[in-house]
Formats: sequence, structure tokens, C-alpha cells
Amino acid sequence: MTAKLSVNLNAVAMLRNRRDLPWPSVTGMGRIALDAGAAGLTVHPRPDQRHIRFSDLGDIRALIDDEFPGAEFNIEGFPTEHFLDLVEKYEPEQVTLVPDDPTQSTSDHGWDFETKADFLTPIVARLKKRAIRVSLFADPDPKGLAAAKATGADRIELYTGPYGATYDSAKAAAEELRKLGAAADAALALGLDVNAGHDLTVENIPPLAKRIPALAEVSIGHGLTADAMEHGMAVTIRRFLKALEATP
Ligand SMILES: CC(=O)[C@@H](O)[C@H](O)COP(=O)(O)O
Ligand SMILES: NCC(=O)COP(=O)(O)O
Repeated sequence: MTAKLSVNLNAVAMLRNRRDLPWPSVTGMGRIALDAGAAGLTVHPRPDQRHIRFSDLGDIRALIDDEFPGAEFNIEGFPTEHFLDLVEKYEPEQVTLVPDDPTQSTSDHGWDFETKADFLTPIVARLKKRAIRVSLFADPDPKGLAAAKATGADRIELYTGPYGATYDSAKAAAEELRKLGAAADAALALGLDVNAGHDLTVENIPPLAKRIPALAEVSIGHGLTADAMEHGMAVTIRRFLKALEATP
């Protein structure tokens, strides 16, 4: 099974927000991603709207509905009442619940399922009542996965940040991969499907996908956006040089 790719648009939105101008366009980049074969788009709206703005959500929903029916919208975040209202308004195909504090610069850990089960269970039920698939952000640790399953969630998303951080050490990467594989095996045995995300790249995806052949989906923003910039830069330089040539 080939894992689906959901493109996280947070990094594009962060770049856009540097100016009061509409580029790079979040929906424009989403359109390019879906047109090129991505299976879906991911956003992680944070309370301070430092990258994805709440107003982006309707635009992305409309892009998928109008131009890419069958693609999936995945909204990630901590389930405050405001977050749940947004989710109920824009009806993503998948919600990924993440235990982020509003002050966090990025996501850096999964849920403690055993202590948070009472909090998560009614939220999962509320989302599933709207036919939204629910995924729970999880550390690569089999402990607590039975409690995750008991919340009624469909999937976990394995937090791959520590794996992504091993880009300069094959030994450390092998150890992180071992943990991710063990957690995925435990989740699959419990009947939970497995997504993965955070700091994934073209380099670190193949060993992950080989170790977890049942991987359902990866969501990628930072590394993918960096890759797009690197591989698009030469084309852009040529476009700007041509624009200069047109100057009298
Ligand atoms: C849950 C996860 O790993 C990503 O959504 C990550 O949180 C992206 O958010 P930022 O773009 O704010 O870093
Ligand atoms: N759900 C994880 C995700 O979207 C990863 O984002 P990034 O770390 O690749 O920016």
C-alpha cells in the first residue's frame, strides 16, 4: 500500500503573512499540489493565526469541493470549542487532534492517552457524529494505544519530529525508526490505522514507508515547502531575468 500525501499549507501561509499581499496564495499552492497528485491538504490553524487564517478554511474547502472532489481536507489542532466550531463549519474529511498549548511554536509531542481519555472520548464522538474521521497525534510509544483506541478514534498520527531530527545520524535514525515501527505495529494490531507526520522529507520517507507498509497517510509542510523552493528556484530566476530583459 502506498501512503497518501496530504500537503500541509502552514508554511505557505506563514510566507504569505509577511506582507499584506495575496501571494504566495494558499489556495493557489493547494491547487498545484492537488493537480500534481497529492491526495489532500492539511492545515493546522493556531489560535494566533500566525500562518493559516481562519478565513483560509472556507477557501480550501471550496477548492476541494469545486475542483478536486475526492481529495481530503485534514484540519489539525487542539480541540478548543472554537476549533471544534471551525471543524463543524468546514467539515473536513479528517480531523487530527493535537495536544498543543497555544504558546507552542510547533507540535512537539503526542497525547498522554491514559490521562486524557476522558477529555478525548466525547470529542471523538462529537466529530464522528458528523462523519469526520478522527486521528490522534501520538508519540512513537505502544503504551497508551489501547486507551487511544478506546476513545473511538479511527487512526493515530505518529509524531515523527525526533525521527526528522536524525538527518545527520544513521544510528539515531535507526533507533527512531525502531520506535515508530513498534508503535505502528501495536496500533495496527488494535485496529487503529496509522498516519505519520512532522519533519518528513524526500530522504527520510522511504525507510519509514518500508518499515510501516500499512502507513495510510503522511502530512508534510516544512520539508515539502523547502523542497519546492529549492527545486523551483532556477525556473523562477529565469522568469525574473526574462522580465528584466523586457525592460527598455
Ligand atoms: C501536528 C504536526 O506535526 C504539524 O501540524 C505541525 O504541528 C505543523 O504545525 P506548524 O506548521 O505550526 O509547525
Ligand atoms: N501532521 C503533520 C504535519 O502536517 C507536518 O507538518 P511539517 O512538520 O512537515 O511542517
